[in-house]
Amino acid sequence: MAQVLSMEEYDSMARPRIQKIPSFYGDCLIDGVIIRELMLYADERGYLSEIMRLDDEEMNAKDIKQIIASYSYPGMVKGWHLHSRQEDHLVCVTGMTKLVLYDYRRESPTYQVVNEIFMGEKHPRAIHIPPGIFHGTKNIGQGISVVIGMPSLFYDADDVDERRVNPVDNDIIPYDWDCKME
Ligand SMILES: Cc1cn([C@H]2C[C@H](O)[C@@H](COP(=O)(O)OP(=O)(O)O[C@H]3O[C@@H](C)C(=O)[C@@H](O)[C@H]3O)O2)c(=O)[nH]c1=O
Repeated sequence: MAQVLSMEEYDSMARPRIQKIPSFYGDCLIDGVIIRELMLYADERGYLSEIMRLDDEEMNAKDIKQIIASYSYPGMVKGWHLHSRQEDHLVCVTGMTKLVLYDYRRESPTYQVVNEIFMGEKHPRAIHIPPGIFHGTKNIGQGISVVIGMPSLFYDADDVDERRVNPVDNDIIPYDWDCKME
């Protein structure tokens, strides 16, 4: 008969990671971040999702200035990006993406909190990211992923409101992009 662990041995083991509501990993949702679950309207021709409405006041969508499509190869990490003024709105429309956020605002109640948010075709959602929060994306699918970015500033190559930190080699953000398989 299989040996049943003692409760002391059982309790000494790590507990499973549990997603919070509205399904993300982290101690709490970073202050000011909004996760908008999107509907997929399916029929026999295919499916449709409304990814953003410019009258969405909670997402501050009226300030969106342009729309970009960011394509990533499987396994690729893009990040860490940090904006001082720009708000970002991100929706993964093709494939699946792990979006990781790190609150870098010293005055924030969630300073230094990390959030992992999984989004894409299998879990459509729009994410609002205030400035001051490091963000990066990883394509966790088997094909090209596409993330639609809707920033609140026009892109100005001569004055980009963005700073970057290497996603794997930095002494600022305590995060490992490798897959957590426990
Ligand atoms: C963001 C952006 C980039 N570019 C140019 C600059 C650069 O030569 C090339 C690649 O830019 P990036 O390295 O910034 O692209 P990428 O690394 O895919 O990052 C982008 O991903 C989305 C999801 C975001 O959140 C944005 O912050 C943006 O940085 O495209 C534009 O012409 N317009 C734009 O609006």
